[in-house]
Amino acid sequence: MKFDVLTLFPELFNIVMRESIIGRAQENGIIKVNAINIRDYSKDKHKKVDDYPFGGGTGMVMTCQPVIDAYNDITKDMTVKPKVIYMSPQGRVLNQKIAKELSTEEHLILLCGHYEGIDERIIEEIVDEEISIGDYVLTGGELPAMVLIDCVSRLVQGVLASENSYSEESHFNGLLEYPQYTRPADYNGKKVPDILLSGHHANIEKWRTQQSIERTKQKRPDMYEVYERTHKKNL
Ligand SMILES: Nc1nonc1C(=O)NCC1CCCCC1
Repeated sequence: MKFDVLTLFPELFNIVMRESIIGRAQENGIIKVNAINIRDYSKDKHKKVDDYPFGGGTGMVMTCQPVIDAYNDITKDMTVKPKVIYMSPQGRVLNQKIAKELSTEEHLILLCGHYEGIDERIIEEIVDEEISIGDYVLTGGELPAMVLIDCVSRLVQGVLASENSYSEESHFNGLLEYPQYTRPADYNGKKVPDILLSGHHANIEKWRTQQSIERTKQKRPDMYEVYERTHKKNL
């Protein structure tokens, strides 16, 4: 899976996305993150990429030309144009279901805004979808783009050690994850639940499911309500 990221800060991606699981997935050729510097496409003699907003107001707006030219350049030889996602507080809020949907795409282009935003005509011209990582405003779209790349990439086959790594975890099955423990079995007098030391896998699985249901009910009643509706016969 390939991500082309249109950004004013490509170095952020070159540093963060070469570490840990995503970095290893890039080395293995499963994922490719290609950060493109929008400023390289500016035709302004001072390489400007922003200008004052028409109608007044504080802050600056990213101009059309560099972004559209960057998009046209990276897609010029593509017969099928990849989906373009603009990271924006106005988009639908990213969740595990959307991440799963996006993980089936071969190629995505992510557009990172900055300053007060981007010229609306960029959205009209090249953006297929706006996605938000939450209802708050950041200084730029780079961190949201990295969040999306991370949560989507880990669902791509071969990125995680085993598919079970995510198929049982929080949000994937509509529930929060059960509590996790590792050695030592007794830490400062806090003991690991005996069931987890029993070696009885069927009972362990039952305990874990019950723990997930209970903590979802307690911590995320909104999620629990959906789960209860779809599983009411088993509860
Ligand atoms: N929240 C978010 N989810 O996705 N992106 C977000 C964001 O806050 N982005 C920064 C702003 C900065 C000004 C231009 C438009 C994007």
